[in-house]
Amino acid sequence: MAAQIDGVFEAGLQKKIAESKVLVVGAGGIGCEILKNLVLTGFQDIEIIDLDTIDVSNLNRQFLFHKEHVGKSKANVARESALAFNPSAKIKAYHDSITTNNYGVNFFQQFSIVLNALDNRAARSHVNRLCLTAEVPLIESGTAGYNGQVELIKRGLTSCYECVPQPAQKSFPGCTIRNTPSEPIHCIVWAKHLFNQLFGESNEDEDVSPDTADPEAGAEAGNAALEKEANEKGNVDRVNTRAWAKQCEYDAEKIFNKLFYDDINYLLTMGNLWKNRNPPKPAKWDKMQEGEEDAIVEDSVARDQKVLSMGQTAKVFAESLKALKEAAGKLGDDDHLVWDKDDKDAMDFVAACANIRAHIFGIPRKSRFEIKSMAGNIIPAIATTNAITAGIVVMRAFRVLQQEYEACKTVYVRLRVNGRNQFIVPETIITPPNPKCYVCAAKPEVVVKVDTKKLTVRELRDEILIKALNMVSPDVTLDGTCSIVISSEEGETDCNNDKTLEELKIVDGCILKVDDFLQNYELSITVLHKEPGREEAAYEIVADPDSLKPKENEQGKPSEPSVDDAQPSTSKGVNGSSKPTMEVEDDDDDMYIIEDDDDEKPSTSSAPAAAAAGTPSKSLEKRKHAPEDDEPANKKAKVSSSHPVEDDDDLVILDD
Ligand SMILES: Nc1ncnc2c1ncn2[C@@H]1O[C@H](COP(=O)(O)OP(=O)(O)OP(=O)(O)O)[C@@H](O)[C@H]1O
Ligand SMILES: [Zn+2]
Repeated sequence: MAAQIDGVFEAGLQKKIAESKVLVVGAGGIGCEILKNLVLTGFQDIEIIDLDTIDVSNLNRQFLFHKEHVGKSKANVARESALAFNPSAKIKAYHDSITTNNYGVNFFQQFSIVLNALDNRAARSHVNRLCLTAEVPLIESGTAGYNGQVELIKRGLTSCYECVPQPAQKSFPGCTIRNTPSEPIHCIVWAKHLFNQLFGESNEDEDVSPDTADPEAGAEAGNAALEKEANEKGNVDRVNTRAWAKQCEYDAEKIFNKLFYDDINYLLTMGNLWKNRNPPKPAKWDKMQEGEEDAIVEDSVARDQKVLSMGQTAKVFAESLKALKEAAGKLGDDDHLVWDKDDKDAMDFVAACANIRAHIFGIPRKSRFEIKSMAGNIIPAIATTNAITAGIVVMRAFRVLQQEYEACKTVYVRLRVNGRNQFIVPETIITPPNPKCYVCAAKPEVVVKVDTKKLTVRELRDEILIKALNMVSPDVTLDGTCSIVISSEEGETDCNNDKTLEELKIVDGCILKVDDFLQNYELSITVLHKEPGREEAAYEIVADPDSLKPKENEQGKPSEPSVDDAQPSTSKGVNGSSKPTMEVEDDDDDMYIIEDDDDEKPSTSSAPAAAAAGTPSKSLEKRKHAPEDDEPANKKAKVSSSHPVEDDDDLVILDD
């Protein structure tokens, strides 16, 4: 092994590598590469954890896995395969989630360094919080297609994974999804919700029926029929969708006509909605069959790429509905299906329903392949990017072991070389911690703007604390009282779940104290009452409460940082000068790195502005939909960086 051959590494490093203990979190695309690099460079004491089993689709890039391993634990197989490279290494594998209470601060404290190779924000945040508390350096990495990113997170020295609040993820207001879709993605989201209503975990926020509480529908929505049928949340109850579907034995014609004819006619009665929009055209099952000669294209690859005719789509709808009914029928009464883009029937169902709805609303229909990408937030994984990124991770680990933290600047792997001929681009400075960070600041706090009359305690826990703020098991008390709003002890506060915040006297200005014992994380939340408009998300999280305070003395302050006092490249003003807000809909998407489009710009290293243009702008956060490379620059969420890149080399040398 490299580290055992004298002269490959300097003596000090060679010893440190051999004596260190490393944790790798995730044994997927990057994790496999990291593990191989670790054993080949002589790391002797390694632990690796992954909750998943090997899927056929992993084999093209997760080279520690082979066909015969499909269905087996990723962590265990990665361990076995890596040991073949270096049988003398000690590798311990855990087939488990890092977010369980088996892996607390004590567990993390055993390691010299932790290397993240994850694919979701919740787990990344969790490891971030534990490494901060355990004071263990963390190397965070991620790739999205040809882009990659590696950064060191070290308490007190660098920004943490959450120092820059996640950019607003694309979330869609319920009334757009339920009443007035205008883009294919609205129909796809609706179809995924429909899958859950019929077969998955039911969630009242995913109602697919017309929303009669839509503020834009105004009084007109209150016509006699609607008033009778809408419950206080504005949902048209009729019978619970799943109960009704079961009653009619998932009859394709009945379900089709209810969703695509009756409900659409219902929407048409809300005349206000259609004053400035093209009204939808209800579709009837029997009309779908008429004049339809094309058979389903049998070859699944060709079928995937094609936009099917409406007749074909209706057939796919009926077939997938039948298959899902059978699959659900095999489960126990309390069990449910889980939507999975790789499940043929689930994907067929969502693609068919999305396209039927798109057709009704005059929205372009999409191929199954396109819908799968959008529904599964898929950015293709590129083995080479993973390999390069994992190489950088381990080179950074060397630096950390030698405590050369200044050399651990964040690094970006890019699709094309920039004006400086760099395709691996380091930042010029270590990004310092954000003193207002809602995780690593001395006293973490956020403001949550929400309709306290509507938001329930369950929604506070599931949507805001768990989904948006990435907690695992929060306890919540109302400050200044002894009242426990949410307890992490099972069942202890269930009686609060369906109460609104207001009912529990949590109103404008109240402060909630949140404690996630598992993460050793305490957060203070100031609640501000606000009634969101039609196009607004149900809640808004303001990560820098100071940004809400009136600015008394703006005069004399520089409005823009000059290049000299430049802030690190962030989307949210680390100095608190901007207003970081977050809206989160879906957390299970890949990391996405926002690039500036400097490739097209000429680079003149003498001009500071041009130098800045050569800097990769970053967002470590993940996005629901990555912009295409050829998407106009102004459509990309752009984040600009204002400190210049190192310009002393053409091809970047990471470690000198
Ligand atoms: N909480 C967690 N605990 C442990 N491992 C996790 C956790 N969350 C995600 N992972 C693992 O992180 C790895 C990320 O790897 P990668 O991004 O290559 O994903 P993948 O599932 O292997 O591939 P793809 O998502 O592209 O199909 C996965 O193997 C996943 O199981
Ligand atoms: Zn932080």
